Amino acid sequence: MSLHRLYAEQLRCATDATGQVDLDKLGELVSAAYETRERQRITDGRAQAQDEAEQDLLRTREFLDTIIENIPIAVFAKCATSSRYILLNRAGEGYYGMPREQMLGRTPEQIFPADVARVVNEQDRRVVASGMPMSLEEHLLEVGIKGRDRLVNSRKMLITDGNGDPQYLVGVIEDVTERVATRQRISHLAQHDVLTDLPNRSAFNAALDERLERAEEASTSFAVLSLDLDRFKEVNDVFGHPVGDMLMRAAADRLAAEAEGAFVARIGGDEFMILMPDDAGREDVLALAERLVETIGKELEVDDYLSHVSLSVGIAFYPDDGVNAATLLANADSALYRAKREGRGRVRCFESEMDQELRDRRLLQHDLRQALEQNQFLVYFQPQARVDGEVIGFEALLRWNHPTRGFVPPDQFIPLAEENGLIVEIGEWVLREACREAASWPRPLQVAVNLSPVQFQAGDLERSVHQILLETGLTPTRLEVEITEGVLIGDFTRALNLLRRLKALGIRIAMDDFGTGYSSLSYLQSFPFDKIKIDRSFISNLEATTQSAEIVRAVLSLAHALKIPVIAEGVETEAQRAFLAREACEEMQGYLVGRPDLIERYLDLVGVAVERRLYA
Ligand SMILES: Nc1nc2c(ncn2[C@@H]2O[C@@H]3COP(=O)(O)O[C@H]4[C@@H](O)[C@H](n5cnc6c(=O)[nH]c(N)nc65)O[C@@H]4COP(=O)(O)O[C@H]3[C@H]2O)c(=O)[nH]1
Repeated sequence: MSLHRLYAEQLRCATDATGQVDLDKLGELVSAAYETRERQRITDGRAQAQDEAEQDLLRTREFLDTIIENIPIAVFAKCATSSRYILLNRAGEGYYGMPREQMLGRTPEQIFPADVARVVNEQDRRVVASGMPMSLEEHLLEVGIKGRDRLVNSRKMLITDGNGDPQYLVGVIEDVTERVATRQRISHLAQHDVLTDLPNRSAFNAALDERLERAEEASTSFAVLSLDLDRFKEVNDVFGHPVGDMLMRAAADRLAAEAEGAFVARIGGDEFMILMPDDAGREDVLALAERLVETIGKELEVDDYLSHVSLSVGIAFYPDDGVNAATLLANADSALYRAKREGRGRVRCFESEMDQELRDRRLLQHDLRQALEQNQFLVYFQPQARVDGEVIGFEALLRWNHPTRGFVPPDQFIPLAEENGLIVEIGEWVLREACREAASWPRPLQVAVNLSPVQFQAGDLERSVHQILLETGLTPTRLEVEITEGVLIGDFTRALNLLRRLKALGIRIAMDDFGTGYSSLSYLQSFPFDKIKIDRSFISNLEATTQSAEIVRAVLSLAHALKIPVIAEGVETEAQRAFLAREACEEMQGYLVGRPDLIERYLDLVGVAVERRLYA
């Protein structure tokens, strides 16, 4: 009703028959109208609030429904008394492998096979009776997608009403199959070598510790085998890493198959360890080691390549050769070192004298460190000549004159200096001495210096060679460096680049010990060598075997075809020289021309008048 109509009505009611307006009554009527209006306003407000609350509730329910529907964990609810399913979300349909219409309103017996229903009911009964939630971790889903084994974490709990009476059973099921698989994969990787899938060093150490503990308690004995694939690095280098990897896998498979029952681990590059079972006797261990050497010695066909590697084995026994892990491992390694030194492809058991040998080696290493500071090194020079006898240069050869040991052969101390890296400093010293000496000769003869593979890997060889040439004033073309294939094994590209840069300085590069290596031929292809040095083993056998003569002939004809001059090493007899001359070998070096000696012995050859040098 509009305001003025309401007021007209109130006025009419407050007016008596005489037309007199009762103002009090009119006031009451107006107040009453206001009160009514106010009440109406309050009632309207309440209804609106209720409306809004209902809307909110609806929105919240929709929100929760959406969340429950889309959550990637199966959620279900059932009536606590009848066990009938009353809710199942989308993930639940996936887990049970059936649409919710087939489950809602039904009991487990009506849905699942009898044995499964029995388990489910029993679980429900326990949760309802105890009122406690039930959690199961990483168990196989009792029901679910056929043919798929899924691991799940599940939890069921009871919801009661205001009086504490059971109302609903709510459950969640989370598929953890992938998570468990990932965890298992990570733990497998931490314990296994990626390439061969054999247990790794850390797994081996753990197994050894455990074995030691057991053996100590039960007073049993066992053996530890240390194995090394001989020449694997060369194969890797020549055929490339993919073939090397395949070869390593094939070798690991053979080892694991042959040593079945033992703990076989790959602990590094080409090293393996084997932990023998407790009951294996000494003879059994040795027999197995021999079988391992034999099986690895058989040719391996990898990706159409026939590869040949051999295996060396060192053995240490608990408790005779050590009662703790460190000693056992060190002694198995000493035995392996001996096996390798004796010619590879061998088996050696630890003997106490090896311990002594190891101590001697350490002592020699110690002395070697002082040798440079205490001026114990000397450079000897050995003449190199054309086959007609004309001397064209000298090879510088290092000598170590120890105050009490006397002259230590280079074959003994150079490998040690290579092992501890001292060869970088020593090699630089030899180079400086040789260049200084050669620069002082009146005749411009060449000087050849051996460079160790270690000098190529460590230090700045190019810079130090360059600096020594500047310092000594030797013309680079008079310097020849002799390298063995060891220089090219390992980081082939780096070594090759370094050789190219040295050659660019004007230095000549000779390939030493040709024919003894694994792949001398393939290296000839990769770098333009200035000279090939035929190993002295072929020369010394020239008269003894026809094979050596054939090999020398073959090397010479190959080198000639490639237009690379050849120097024969270790020429001791006139017959050897005559053979080389007939075969058109260009140069020779050996006792026939002259032994390695102090340069004073060869002053006439280098063009220094002996008197001048002696009395100047
Ligand atoms: N039986 C016999 N032997 C002969 C004859 N002519 C020379 N020899 C020996 O053959 C070796 C030649 O040196 P290499 O092949 O470079 O082999 C060298 C070389 O690999 C290494 N070496 C020597 N000096 C150095 C050096 O300064 N640096 C590096 N990295 N290695 C060196 O030690 C090895 C052995 O050196 P040496 O004992 O001086 O042994 C020398 C030399 O004395 C001969 O007619 N008959």
